[in-house]
Amino acid sequence: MRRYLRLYLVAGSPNCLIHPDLILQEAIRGGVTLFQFREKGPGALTGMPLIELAQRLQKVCRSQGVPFIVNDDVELALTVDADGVHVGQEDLAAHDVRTRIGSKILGVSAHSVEEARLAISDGADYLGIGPVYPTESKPDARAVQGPGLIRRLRESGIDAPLVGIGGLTAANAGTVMSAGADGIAVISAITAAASPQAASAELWKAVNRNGE
Ligand SMILES: Cc1ncc(COP(=O)(O)OP(=O)(O)O)c(N)n1
Ligand SMILES: Cc1ncsc1CCOP(=O)(O)O
Ligand SMILES: [Mg+2]
Repeated sequence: MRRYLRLYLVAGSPNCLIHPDLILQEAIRGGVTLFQFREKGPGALTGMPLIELAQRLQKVCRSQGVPFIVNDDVELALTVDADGVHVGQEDLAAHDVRTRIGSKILGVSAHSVEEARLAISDGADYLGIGPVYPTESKPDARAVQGPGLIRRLRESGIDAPLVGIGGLTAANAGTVMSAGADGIAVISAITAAASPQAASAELWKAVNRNGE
């Protein structure tokens, strides 16, 4: 699981100025190791268009050996046979999601040591920790944590695979990795880039800078 978390793209059609399929293809070419389909925000698809986009993006992931994770929507994940689901503290309880998805990948957002410990006991395969820095991609984001929470989780003995998220770029990715994360999750650093492939390659270098 850790190796998949190294460079984690999170996106849906509202984040994409061009076809999400093209952005995803370019991002994987640049080094993205995990993808989360997060169809949220103005103009988000529903119904058959949502399922069809999910299946198109899943096909791109499968052709490159990149796991395909669905955000929040367990029914959609089961309908398209996704590789996993990511849920937050305001979504379906992690324990119930684990029951529904069996051995698929389960990611859970955590904002404290207590939330992290509970998520792990509920069966989380990895934790999403953030927002690390200010972000414009999630209007309802919790308070900005800085890399300190990641460091505190590691100092508390939590060894679970974890990824930082929120306002991450090639310039600040190193702060998250040196705090003990296994990788970074990004939306706009890739989706808003003129070249998603070049942006992903820059991020890939940044998360591997210490030769980890
Ligand atoms: C990898 C990763 N980490 C955190 C989140 C945030 O999830 P959540 O708190 O449920 O918020 P929404 O993304 O649903 O708005 C994530 N999606 N991915
Ligand atoms: C989904 C999510 N969860 C915490 S911050 C965030 C948004 C991350 O987007 P960006 O990488 O553009 O800051
Ligand atoms: Mg959620």
